[in-house]
Amino acid sequence: MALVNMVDMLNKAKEEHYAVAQLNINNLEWTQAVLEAAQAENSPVILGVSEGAGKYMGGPEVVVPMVKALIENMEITVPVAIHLDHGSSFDACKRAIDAGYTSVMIDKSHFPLEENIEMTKDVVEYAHERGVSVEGEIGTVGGTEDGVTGGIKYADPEECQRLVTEAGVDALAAALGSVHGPYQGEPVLGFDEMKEISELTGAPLVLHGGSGIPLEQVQKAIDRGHAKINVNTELQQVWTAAVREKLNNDSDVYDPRKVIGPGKEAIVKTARETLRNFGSSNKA
Ligand SMILES: O=C(O)C[C@@H](O)[C@H](O)C(=O)COP(=O)(O)O
Ligand SMILES: [Zn+2]
Repeated sequence: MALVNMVDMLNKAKEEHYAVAQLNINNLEWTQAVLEAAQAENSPVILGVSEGAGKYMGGPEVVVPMVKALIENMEITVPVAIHLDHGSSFDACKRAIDAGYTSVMIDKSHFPLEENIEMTKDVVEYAHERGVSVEGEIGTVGGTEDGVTGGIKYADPEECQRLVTEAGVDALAAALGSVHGPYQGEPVLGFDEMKEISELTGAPLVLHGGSGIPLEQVQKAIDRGHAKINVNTELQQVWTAAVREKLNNDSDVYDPRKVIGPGKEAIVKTARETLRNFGSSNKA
């Protein structure tokens, strides 16, 4: 199947009360693993690419043909979107869109609202003319994203409504207590605010910091309007644990394919569990 944007995926998910997983990719094998998991679960999937990960893979101009060729050679038939995660500028979004990403996030959440709306609107205009979907953000997700660390700031419902109506985003990341990276103790999420923001804006909500949230809380977040949940850390953790175990247990191994092979298998297993937990299996 050809690449798609997030609009139909997220609207269907919201209507049918499940979430599409954004699983972040870091290299070729990671991408193969995520695509294999989505196909095996017959689930739509969003390949999240941060600016840092995109640069690591050689730039958006490398990422897009790699994904397209894998979709063809692996005979992937489920809907797949390539999404720029936490795009920091119009230029970064434009470069991703021009290279063929089907979706972008413009993250100007740390700017005053008026500036966030203006800058997000510019990206929406450019993206929508090209059939690309856009995610915006209000509030601050705690922890570290692409190397930058900050504290939690809850999204204000009125600000969320203004970003959706005035900038015209297709999906809204409203920060409500989630954290990038591992949680210290149980997550404390603003479930009442989620419901309020979902009803006020009508937009599919996006939950950043999806790693380590207990299943019961994931389901409550989906019930309260989340149609997309981002997961990165959990996949990195299982990949690293599997590769470390391989190296610890096999001192003779030197073929890189054998060194990192168990990492790929671990991603497939965890990604499949994640898709099942989010309720998107058999929703392709
Ligand atoms: O860490 C990144 O570069 C991507 C994340 O910001 C992603 O958007 C996300 O929210 C995943 O959170 P995590 O599962 O806590 O890593
Ligand atoms: Zn994020």
